[in-house]
Amino acid sequence: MAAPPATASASSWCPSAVNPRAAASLVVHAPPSGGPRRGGDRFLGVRAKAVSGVQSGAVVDDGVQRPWKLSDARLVLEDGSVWKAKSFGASGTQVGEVVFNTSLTGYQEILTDPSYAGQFVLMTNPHIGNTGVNPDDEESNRCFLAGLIIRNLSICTSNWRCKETLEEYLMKRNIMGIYDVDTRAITRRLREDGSLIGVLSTDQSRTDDELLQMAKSWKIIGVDLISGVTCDAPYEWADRTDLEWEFKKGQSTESFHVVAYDFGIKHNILRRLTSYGCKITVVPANWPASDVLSLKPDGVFFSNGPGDPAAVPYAVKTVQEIIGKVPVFGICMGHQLIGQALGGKTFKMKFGHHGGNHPVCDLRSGRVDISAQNHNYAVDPESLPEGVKVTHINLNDNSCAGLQYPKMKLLSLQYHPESSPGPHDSDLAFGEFIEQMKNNRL
Ligand SMILES: NC(=O)CC[C@H](N)C(=O)O
Repeated sequence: MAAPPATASASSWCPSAVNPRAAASLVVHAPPSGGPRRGGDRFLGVRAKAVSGVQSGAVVDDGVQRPWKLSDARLVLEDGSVWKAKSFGASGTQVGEVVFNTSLTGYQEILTDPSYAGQFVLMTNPHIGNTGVNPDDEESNRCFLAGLIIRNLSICTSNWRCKETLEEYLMKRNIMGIYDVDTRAITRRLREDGSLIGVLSTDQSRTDDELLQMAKSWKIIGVDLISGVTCDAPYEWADRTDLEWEFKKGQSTESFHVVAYDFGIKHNILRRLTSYGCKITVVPANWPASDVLSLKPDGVFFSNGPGDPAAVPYAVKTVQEIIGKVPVFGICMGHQLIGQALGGKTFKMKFGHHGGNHPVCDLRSGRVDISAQNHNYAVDPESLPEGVKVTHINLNDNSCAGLQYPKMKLLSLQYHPESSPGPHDSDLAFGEFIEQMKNNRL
C-alpha cells in the first residue's frame, strides 16, 4: 500500500492536485480525522459490540501504539484512489457504483429505495444517523443498495419515532457502511471525473491491487437490475398517506383502477396514488401487457427502478404495447422507458442527480419546484418524435425532466413527485394523472 502523499494537506487532497489517473498508481487517503475527534471516537466503545474487528483496546498501526484504530475499511475506486475509513454495519467486500446524494436527511428512505441497487450512496451532508431508523419510513421491504458512505456517524439518536440506530439497522440487513472518510473530496472527484465503480472492503487480507482489479472488471452499464428488485407476483395496494401526514386538501371522490408496473417501486408512490383516489394492482416487471390491458384499468403507471433503461428491452416492449391505449404516467425509470418506447434514446449522465434540492421548471407554467431526484440516465429530447413535449427541465443542467404526449395520454417525470425523502412541491403531478384518467372517461 502506498504511503499517503508526503505533503498531505487539505488542498493536496483535492482531485486536481492528486489525481491518481495522472499518477497511474494507487494513492492512499487517510481518514480525515486521523484519530479520535471530539465526540466521534467516544463512539468506538459503543460500536465495539456490534462491529466485528473493532475493539477499544490498543492497536498498533504504522508502528505507533494508539488506543483507537485508524481505519478498518477501505474504499478503492476504479481510478486507483484508496480511501481509508472506519466501518459500521456489515463487514465483507462489496462492489458497486459510487454516487453522491445531496439530501440533508432521509437516509432511511434512500437506503430502501430499490433504484439504488448496485450503487454505494455517499451522503454529502456530513452528519448522518441522528434520527435513527423507524418502521414507517421504509420505501420498500429491503435495502438493495451496495452500501452507505458517510463523513460522521452521529453518536446518539434523538427522534420520537426512532426504534433502532442506523448501525443496528445496517447490521441486521447485512449492508456495509463506512464513516470517517473525506466525503467532500470523493464528491469533488465524482463531479470532475464522473461516477466511479468502487470496492468497499473490511477484509485486510485483500491487497489494494486486488480490490482495484475487482472495481475495474465490474460493470453496471447494460445490466438488467430490475429483475433483482421487482415483486414475484401481482398484489393489491390500498394504503394511503396517513392522515396525520396528509398535506393534500380535500378527499378524492372518484376512484380509479391503476395497474402499476413494479420496476423497483417506492411505497410512497403507491401511497400518494391511493391518497389521490386510486385502487392499485401492482404487477411484476415482466407481466404481459395483454394481461394488464385485459383488466381494463383506468390508467397504467410505470415505476422508478435501478440501472440502465437500455438494458431492459422487455420492459420497453411492454410500455410500447400499452401507450396510446390507456392514460399512462411514468416516474424516473418509468419516464426513461417511455422515452425509449417512443423511439427516443437514453444516455448515461456524468454523475447523475441524487438529492432533495434540484430545481425543476415546468415549462408550461414557468413554475419552479424544488424536487427529489435519483437518476444516472436521462432521455435525450432531440431523439424524441414530433408531438412529444418536454414539459419540465432540471434547472441545474437543463436536462429533460418531464414529458407529455397528449395524443397518447401520456405523462412522465424524471424526478420524484412522491418525494420520500424530499420536498412535496411536485405532488400535484399525481393530480395531473388523475385528470388525464378523468378526461379519458368522458
Ligand atoms: N430512480 C430511478 O428510477 C432511477 C432510474 C435509472 N435507474 C437511473 O439511474 O437513471
